[in-house]
Amino acid sequence: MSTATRHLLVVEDDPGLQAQLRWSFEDYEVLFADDRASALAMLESHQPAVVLQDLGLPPDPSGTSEGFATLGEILQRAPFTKVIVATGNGDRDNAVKSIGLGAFDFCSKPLDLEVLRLIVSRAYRVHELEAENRALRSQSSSVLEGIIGSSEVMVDVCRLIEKVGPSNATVMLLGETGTGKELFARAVHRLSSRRDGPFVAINCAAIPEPLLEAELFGYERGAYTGAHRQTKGKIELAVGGTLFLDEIGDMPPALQSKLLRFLQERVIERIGGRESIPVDIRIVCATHQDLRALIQQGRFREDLFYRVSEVSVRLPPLRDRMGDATLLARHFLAQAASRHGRTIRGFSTKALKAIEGHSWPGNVRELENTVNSAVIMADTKQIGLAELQLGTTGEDFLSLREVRADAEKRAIQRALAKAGGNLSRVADLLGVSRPTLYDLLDKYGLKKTADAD
Ligand SMILES: Nc1ncnc2c1ncn2[C@@H]1O[C@H](COP(=O)(O)OP(=O)(O)OP(=O)(O)O)[C@@H](O)[C@H]1O
Repeated sequence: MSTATRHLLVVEDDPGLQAQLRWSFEDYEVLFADDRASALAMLESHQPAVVLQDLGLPPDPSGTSEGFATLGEILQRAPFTKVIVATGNGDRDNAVKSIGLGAFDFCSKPLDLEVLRLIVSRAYRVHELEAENRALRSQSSSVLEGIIGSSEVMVDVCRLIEKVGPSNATVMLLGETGTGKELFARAVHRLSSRRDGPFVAINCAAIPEPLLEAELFGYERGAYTGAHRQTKGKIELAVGGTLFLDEIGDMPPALQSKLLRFLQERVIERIGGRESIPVDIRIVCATHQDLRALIQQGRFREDLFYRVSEVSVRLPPLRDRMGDATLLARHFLAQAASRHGRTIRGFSTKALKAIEGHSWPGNVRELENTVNSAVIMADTKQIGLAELQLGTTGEDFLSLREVRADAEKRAIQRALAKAGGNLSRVADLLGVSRPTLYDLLDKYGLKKTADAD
C-alpha cells in the first residue's frame, strides 16, 4: 500500500498541535477529531489503520477518564486498529495503563515529531502484516477445510500442499487408493491463482484407449463414425484452470507421447482437426502405481514422468497416520448421522480401538464407507464393534499389536538410514537409550554392524 492512501486519525482538541501534525504527516491523509463522538464517526467512515489519540479529551481535558473511555471504544469497534496514545511528560502510569487496555504504543508530550513518525510508520507496518497474515490464514483454512488429519505426516503433507498450490508447477500425488489424492488435487487448484477457473478430472484407468484420446483432446465433426459434432476435450475444457489426470500410470503409451507433446508445446489439435489450439492449463496427476518401476519396465515414459512431476507429494496410507483414523471416523460419523437423520453419540471404546488398529487397505474411502454403513445399522446411540464389521475382536487386537510392531520397526529402519548407522544418533533420533535400542534391534532382527561410533 502506498503511504498516500494511508489514513491517520488524530484525536486531539488543540488546534495548534493539529496544524503541527498535519504538517509533519504530509504523506498521510490526516483526519482530525476533537472528541469521542467525532473520533468514532471518523473511525466508522474512514477505517484508519492507525489512530493517534490524546488522553485529555473534553469534557475532561485535564484528566484521563474520557481519553481511556475513547481508547476502549475505538478498540472495541475496530480491534485491529493500532492506537498510539499521547500522554503527559513522565506520565508512566497512564502509558502503562493504555498499553494494558490494548494501545499499540505511546508517546509523551511535548511530541518529538521525528520519534512519532517512526512509531506511526511501524504501526502501519504491523497492521499490514497482521492483515496479510489473517488473509493467508483464512484462505488456507478454507482451502484445506474438509481435509481431516492431525498426524505429523499429514500436517507435513498439508504444509507442502500450501507451498506448491500457489505455484504453477505440475504436481504428482502418489498414494494408495482412497488416500485422498483427488481431495488434495482440488486443494492445489483452490490454492492457485486459477481457483476461479475450472477443475476438470479424468480417470485414465477407467476409459478405453480410443475413447480416452477423444476425451482428452476432443474431436472435429466427422473425425470418425458417430462424431456428429465438434467436441472439446478435457484439456480444452480446463483452460484457465486445472486438469487432474487420475491414474496417469495407466495411460497407454501412444497417449503418453501425445500428452508429452502437448506439455512441451502447450497446443493441441483435436482428432480430425488441423488447427493448433493454444491451451493454458495446470496439470495435477495422481497414481497408486510405482512410476519408477513402470519406467524400468518400459511402460511409462521417463521424459513424461519429469514433466508431470515437478513436485511429488506422497500421501501416506491411513495405517501410517497415527491417530487420524479415530479423528476421521468421528468426522464421518457426524456427517452420516446428520445425513441419515440419526442421533448417534459416538463409538464404544472397543470400536475406537478396532478403528485405530485396523489396517484399512482401502484407506479413508474404506473408513468412510464402514462408518456410513455402521450408522445405518446401529440400533443404539453408540456404534459398537459389531456394527463396524471389521472381523472378530481377537484378530483386531492382534492386528493392533502387529501394526505397532511394524511401525516401530519401520521407524528404526528410517532412523538407521538417516543416521548412516551411527547408533548413538539413532538412539537420539528415536528418543530411546542405547541399551533399549540394542534390545529393539535384536527384537526386529536389524543389524548393528554399521555402528560407526
Ligand atoms: N484427509 C481426509 N479428510 C477427509 N476426507 C478425506 C480425507 N482423505 C480422503 N477423504 C475422503 O475419502 C474419499 C476418498 O478420497 P479420494 O477420492 O480423494 O481418494 P483417492 O486417493 O483419489 O482415491 P482413488 O485412488 O481410489 O481415486 C473421499 O470421499 C474423500 O473426501
